[in-house]
Amino acid sequence: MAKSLTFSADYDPELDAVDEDIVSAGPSTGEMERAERASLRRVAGLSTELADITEVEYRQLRMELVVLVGVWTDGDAEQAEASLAELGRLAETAGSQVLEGVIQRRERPDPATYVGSGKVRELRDVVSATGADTVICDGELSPGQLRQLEERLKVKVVDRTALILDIFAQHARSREGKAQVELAQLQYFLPRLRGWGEAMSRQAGGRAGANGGVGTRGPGETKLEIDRRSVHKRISKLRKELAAMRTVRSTKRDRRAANRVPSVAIAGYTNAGKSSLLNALTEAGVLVEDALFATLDPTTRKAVTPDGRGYTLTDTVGFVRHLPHQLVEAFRSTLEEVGGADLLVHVVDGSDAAPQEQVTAVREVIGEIGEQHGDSMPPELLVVNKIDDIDATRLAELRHLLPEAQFVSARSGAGIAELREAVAQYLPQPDVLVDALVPYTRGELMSRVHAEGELLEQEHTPEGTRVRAKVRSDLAGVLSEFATAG
Ligand SMILES: Nc1nc2c(ncn2[C@@H]2O[C@H](COP(=O)(O)OP(=O)(O)OP(=O)(O)O)[C@@H](O)[C@H]2O)c(=O)[nH]1
Ligand SMILES: [Mg+2]
Repeated sequence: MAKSLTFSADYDPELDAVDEDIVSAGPSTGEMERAERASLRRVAGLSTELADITEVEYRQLRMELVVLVGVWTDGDAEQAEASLAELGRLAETAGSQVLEGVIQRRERPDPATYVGSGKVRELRDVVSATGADTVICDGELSPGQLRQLEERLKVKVVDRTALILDIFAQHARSREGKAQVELAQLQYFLPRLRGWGEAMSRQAGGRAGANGGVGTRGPGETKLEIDRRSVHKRISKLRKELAAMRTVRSTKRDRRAANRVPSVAIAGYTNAGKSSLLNALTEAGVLVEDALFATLDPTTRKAVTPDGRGYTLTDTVGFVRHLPHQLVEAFRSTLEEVGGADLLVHVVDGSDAAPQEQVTAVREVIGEIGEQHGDSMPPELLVVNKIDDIDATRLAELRHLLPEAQFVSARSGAGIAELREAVAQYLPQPDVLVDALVPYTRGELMSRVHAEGELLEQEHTPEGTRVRAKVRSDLAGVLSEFATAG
């Protein structure tokens, strides 16, 4: 204050700048107040929870009438149609009703409007004819493309990334899962953040924008900065929380590793039957649904090999072509389950038209995690599921295409016994022969021998349990204290 008084008589560029700001921000005090009230209300909502922003932009996808549009740049028409069909399934999973799907053949998406400008007009006709309220594009669009398309089509435009984020938001159950999805949504949302004034003028069909001018734009932009800052703050808070949760998760995994309970991770394309397979192998009762991304939180269950050794089996989130990179990043800790496992069971839907493409898409994501993960990834056991749903010719074809795979049906149980054997082959074998007299006070050691080792002989004596078994070296070390001569 003292400073501004002292210098007020002289020229001060800083003060000049302040003056100019005030002038340009408020042509009329009434306008200012109204905009300020609006912006204040919104900030209040923001400070408690960002739900209002994410709700506006993402969560309203549900129960909408949508038209799908894809730009087909390479590959054949069949692949382009399959990709659009998958987009349709994703849209339905998100709760939308698909009215129509259109594809344009183009060298590359139009930088301004995704589809070519001629097509935008056609698309506009399709939208009015069907009465759709949303258009979903089969790709990730730039903020500019989304805005331009929206302006021309006069309906909401959503891209594949936002759609997948929306599904994840609807399905995440655990605290960690929810935090990961929110982080991914905010990262996606940040560069697409628009001013409140602009959003209002959009809603008013351009009328407010036309006469709003400087008065609405100024405060709108201030609001935009506040929004940005809040989003940044929320992002760093989520990052911290997730880092803490990740530590807990890795501690748990370390504990499992210390106990040397072998672990198997089930990964694969969404809807391939991962949860069904987990159920078939363990009778776990995990949610199975004919919907994409039914499982978002990893579920771990105990399983046993045919020769009685225990291991853990973890169901993971499904993969999809063009998994938004924000999600690959955000779901790293979940996907790390895969990196830490002794074996990766990679499930493929054998009834899919092109299972090899699913295999490639999944391996791409796994490769990405592997790079980040640093150390070596576990071996992969490929499993083709749903063989009850294909005919003998197709089965023979697939056996030829994927000779390394196990062929099963989680539904009918075909091939499950063989799969159990195959999994057991990959798990560390108990190979140290021990003879020990375990006191009755150390019952937990006997439980471990039963669970992890291969029991050869057991006899209850007054001093304790005499046991002869094959175990892995870590347990043999613990048992050496009670070793008997032979
Ligand atoms: N015909 C047939 N259908 C199967 C088989 N296994 C699973 N399904 C069906 O496939 C659909 C998806 O099964 P899930 O086990 O939920 O698949 P998932 O891979 O866990 O899916 P997400 O968690 O959504 O990624 C369900 O409708 C199952 O009933 C099978 O062996 N044969
Ligand atoms: Mg599942």
